Amino acid sequence: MAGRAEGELIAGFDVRRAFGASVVLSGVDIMIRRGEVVALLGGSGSGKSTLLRALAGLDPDATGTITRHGRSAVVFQEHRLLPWKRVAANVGLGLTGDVPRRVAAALAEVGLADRERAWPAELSGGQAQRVAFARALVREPDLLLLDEPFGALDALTRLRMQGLFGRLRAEHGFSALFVTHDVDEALLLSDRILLLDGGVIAEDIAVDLDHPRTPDHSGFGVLRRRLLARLGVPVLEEIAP
Ligand SMILES: Nc1ncnc2c1ncn2[C@@H]1O[C@H](COP(=O)(O)OP(=O)(O)OP(=O)(O)O)[C@@H](O)[C@H]1O
Repeated sequence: MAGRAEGELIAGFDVRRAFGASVVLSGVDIMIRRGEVVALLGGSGSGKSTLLRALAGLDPDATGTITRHGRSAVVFQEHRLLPWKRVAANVGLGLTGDVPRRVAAALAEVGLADRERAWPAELSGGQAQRVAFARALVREPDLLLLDEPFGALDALTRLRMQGLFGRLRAEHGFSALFVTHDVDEALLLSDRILLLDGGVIAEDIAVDLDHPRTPDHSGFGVLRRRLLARLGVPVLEEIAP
């Protein structure tokens, strides 16, 4: 398969999944190298969430092989915080060692140092998702698995969270596989875009654009048009009167 040849392999997946007679993933082969951020893009129902659940080890009925080196952590579209625990307790759940210090450091990193004692219900959607990121980061994962992590947020909060993701990535150097159906988000954040279609990885595209990226970045539009065409979405210039 295509992709970066160099770098330590952090995860390798070869996954199949069917629901009854309906085959959703028919042998999806993915390799992720240390420090690499990979976006998994695909139309609605193409199997993105099914694949991520399988990779996270949350789907006992998925078949195939999964090889992971080091720790992984998952961030979902919904924050999945326990409503009966305060923010700090949610972040520190199951941790050992110097838990208060680690929790405080993780919350500071996502800009919520002052909300340790808040209840999840007292947070905005964006803040709750920041806590979900802190809960993942505090485990110092080698691989972050993200299922549309910004999908439930309003457009402005989403932009801020994308910026935060870029900063955290630069600081921590984690590898990540994130599911999105937003072509621009995939182009802004990833090193490589995998396009899931028909139960297989139909495209594996390197995003060789400098950071920080913006949609008017040279090369961005070319890749954007290619991906939208591949997803069967007409680009705006083509549908404008
Ligand atoms: N538990 C299940 N039982 C039966 N079919 C399922 C189940 N989970 C998912 N599917 C089917 O598998 C296919 C892929 O679903 P999945 O949620 O992975 O798609 P997706 O690409 O994440 O879609 P979206 O972008 O809309 O969230 C869909 O046809 C869906 O109906």
